[in-house]
Amino acid sequence: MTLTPLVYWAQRHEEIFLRVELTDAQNIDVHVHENILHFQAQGHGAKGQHLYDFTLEFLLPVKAQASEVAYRSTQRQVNISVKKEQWGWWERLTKQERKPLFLAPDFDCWLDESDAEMEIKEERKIRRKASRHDEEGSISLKTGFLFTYNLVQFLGFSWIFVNMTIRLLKFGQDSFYDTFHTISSVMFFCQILAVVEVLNAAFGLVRTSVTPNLIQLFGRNFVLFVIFGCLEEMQNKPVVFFVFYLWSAIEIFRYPFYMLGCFNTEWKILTWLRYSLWMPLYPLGALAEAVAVAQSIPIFDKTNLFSIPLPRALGTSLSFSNVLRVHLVLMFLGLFLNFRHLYKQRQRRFRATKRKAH
Ligand SMILES: CCCCCCCCCCCCC[C@@H](O)CC(=O)SCCNC(=O)CCNC(=O)[C@H](O)C(C)(C)COP(=O)(O)OP(=O)(O)OC[C@H]1O[C@@H](n2cnc3c(N)ncnc32)[C@H](O)[C@@H]1OP(=O)(O)O
Repeated sequence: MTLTPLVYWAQRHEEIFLRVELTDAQNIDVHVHENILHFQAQGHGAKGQHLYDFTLEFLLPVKAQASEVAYRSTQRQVNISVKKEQWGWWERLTKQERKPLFLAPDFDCWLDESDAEMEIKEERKIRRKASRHDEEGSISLKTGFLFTYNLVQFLGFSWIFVNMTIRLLKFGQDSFYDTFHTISSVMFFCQILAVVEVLNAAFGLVRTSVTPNLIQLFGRNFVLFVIFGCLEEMQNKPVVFFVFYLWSAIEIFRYPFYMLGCFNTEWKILTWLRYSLWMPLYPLGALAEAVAVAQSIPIFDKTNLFSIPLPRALGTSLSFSNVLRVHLVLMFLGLFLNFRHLYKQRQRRFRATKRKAH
């Protein structure tokens, strides 16, 4: 003979909880079939040690898969949870209107509908707070990273600019000839670090596109590493001074502008300088770079550095100066693309400032 255990129940919007009063329950079988829950277990209940069982036909559909019907046996009871098919509040547990005698509300776990809603709201609030916390964490990490990057670049380019200015005031034109030897190590450092700018754009850390940053990085580093870095004959030329001075002249304004931007702050004069100085400096810088490339062509021809050996039928070798001629053409294309990009950035920036002012 099987007996029926005492069963206590409670609900939430998405699930039903049942607590079966059986101590040391064993051989537990719980499953749902056609919306009816079947329970059977050996255990110690109100009528002593026996086989106990019960069935419950739910008021509304529940999820019947084993993964949706969970139970856990403790020394004192068996706890069952069943997922509702649809989110909502049931007016009672069973299909039959009359409550079975063995069933009672579980007041330890009981919530009425409004309490449950409050509980959900609280949970959502906690979850929102946690995700805001995570977001804030990643924002502050990003801000810290960008600020540090911009600070390092600002310090590097400021050192270059101030150093070159002092040397210019002190030695006049003579300072043109040893710019490379006094400045290049810091310039190498800053320009290698500038790879980060392309990565920032590629990973969406800043609101800009990759192409202008890539053009800028490639254009400068080609001149710095290939033309100046590889040809000793180029290192004493005054053009190095002009290239380095023009590059650093914009960066000492651009990086502090970004540093303030990291904290949503701006100084109007700095914003204006960042978005205006490029208009004379960019073409002048591109011109200085083009002069450096042009000056290096005869040197590459003479030294055959980086020339590519060809099969005898085609000639002796392909001089690197041909690559430089192509680069000169690309420079004008790059200059045009970046000039247009900077012009658009300027328009966008000043349009936004005007809108803020109204
Ligand atoms: C691919 C192969 C192509 C081959 C090409 C061959 C060669 C081409 C050569 C072309 C000639 C080059 C000449 C040049 O080298 C000469 C000189 O540089 S002379 C000196 C004058 N130069 C300049 O003025 C240019 C300076 N450089 C720049 O402005 C940038 O490098 C540039 C990519 C050109 C533009 O920058 P960006 O697209 O980032 O524009 P914004 O500054 O307006 O920034 C947009 C938003 O992103 C935020 N941002 C950007 N960077 C940072 C950062 N590091 N930290 C924090 N925030 C950042 C910025 O605040 C903006 O946000 P918001 O709109 O919210 O304000």
